[in-house]
Amino acid sequence: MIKVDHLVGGYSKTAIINGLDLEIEKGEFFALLGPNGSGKTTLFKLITGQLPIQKGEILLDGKPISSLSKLEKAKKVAVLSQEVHVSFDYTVEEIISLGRYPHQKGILKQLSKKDWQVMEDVMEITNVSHYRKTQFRMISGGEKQRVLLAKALAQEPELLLLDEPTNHLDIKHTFHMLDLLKEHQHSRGLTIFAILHDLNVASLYADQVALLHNGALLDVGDVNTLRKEDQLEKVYEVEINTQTHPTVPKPQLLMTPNHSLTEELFLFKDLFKIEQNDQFIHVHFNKALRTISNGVVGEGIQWVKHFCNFHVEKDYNCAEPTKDVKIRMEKQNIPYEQAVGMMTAAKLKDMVMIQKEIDGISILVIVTAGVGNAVDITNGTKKEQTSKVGTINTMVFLDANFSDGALVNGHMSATEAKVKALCDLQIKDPDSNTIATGTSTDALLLALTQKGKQTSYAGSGTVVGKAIGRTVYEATTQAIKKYSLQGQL
Ligand SMILES: Nc1ncnc2c1ncn2[C@@H]1O[C@H](COP(=O)(O)OP(=O)(O)OP(=O)(O)O)[C@@H](O)[C@H]1O
Repeated sequence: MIKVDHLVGGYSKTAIINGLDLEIEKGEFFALLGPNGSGKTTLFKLITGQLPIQKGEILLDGKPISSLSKLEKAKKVAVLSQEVHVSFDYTVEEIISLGRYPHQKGILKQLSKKDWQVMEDVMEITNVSHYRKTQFRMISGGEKQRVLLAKALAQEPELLLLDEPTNHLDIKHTFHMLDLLKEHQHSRGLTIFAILHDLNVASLYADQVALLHNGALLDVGDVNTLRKEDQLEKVYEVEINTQTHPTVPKPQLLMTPNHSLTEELFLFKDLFKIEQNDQFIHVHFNKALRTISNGVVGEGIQWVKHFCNFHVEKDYNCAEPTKDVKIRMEKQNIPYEQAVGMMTAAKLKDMVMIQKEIDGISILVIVTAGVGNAVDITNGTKKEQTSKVGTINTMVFLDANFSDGALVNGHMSATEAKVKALCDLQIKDPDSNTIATGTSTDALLLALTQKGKQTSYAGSGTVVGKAIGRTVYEATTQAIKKYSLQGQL
């Protein structure tokens, strides 16, 4: 649809864009990204014709854009730019009607039935109908933005050029506007070229992104281009981490502020308090720990301060465990949004806690064990059984700094140690009479202070992996023995 060929242009004799090549396919959502002053608006103005091309050319459907008449261009291209000059006396409806101008016929240029229909439609979808008779100057910045989008859509363009279209919009209207554009892209084959500042929004909506730096395109590609952290850090001069959106397969970027890079000094043993009674174990840290867990509350990778294990009766109905644990936390004034919560039918007085220093690493492990519901995971005959409570709950706290990969490694190391303990104690799956590998409802959390140098591995081949393995093995063994001593095995 658009081809930019060796484009040179800028202000007077200064070329801001210097020999830029770019191609945008029909029906594509193309996002132009780049830091302040990189030349995004300059490139935009060269495409819209607001700035003269010094060298090279811009082709629209194969024809030089500069050779098209104003009317020919207006039938194909609509522009939503930052600089809006609107006469103050126009109403919203009048502004939108200007979008129909390229389609009006005759000298009198009156609005036809079709023009009114299109205007009604765009007012409806941009949600501006209710202030159609209001003067444009009387509405808010975000509302103005929506009215200008309505005007652009009223033009029924093939190509929409947008300079920071979501600038004045709140989150709801940002997503509403971009969803609307996406819908037009899909249903009408609209081609979209948008300057966007928010990299995360660009990732969610664009098909192609281009990174402009000092007037040159550093990279063009699909949104996975945003996974190149080094490139983004170089361009934006901010520490950036790429994560994946939890439900959409797109990258999302997290920026690290400078102030959080200074490390606090503290001793691991002074960081936490433990409350234990028949009803719950509550480990309360005074700083949040980077935690991986499968707790019924706080699952996944989180930063949390509260780690809880609640006692439930053997005949506990497991229909709504998350809700139940949250209620229990609320009763104890534990903020569930900063907590991991587990539950067990095992007696909490039989909890085993081991705190040690192994090869310079401080580790705290807390285990509660009940193995009446032991399962050999390799036994294929047993039916699915996730609703019984007979559980080994393991909490591992470490004064170390793990990458996300090391968190997964550490989780594996702790699991391997638990399985070894079950094996050495000859705990069997009653169904198959083979060695059990766990129970059907085991929970495990691994929580890190993130102090010191980051480590990327915590498997059985590492010092820290072995520290996890040995301590979890010892604690699990003791906890199962306590459980067995009560004749509960
Ligand atoms: N009217 C102008 N006359 C001369 N130089 C200009 C003019 N407008 C912008 N520039 C210069 O052109 C360069 C690129 O500016 P441009 O506005 O294209 O950047 P941008 O990427 O859109 O930045 P921002 O994200 O801040 O909007 C800057 O160095 C700027 O100082």
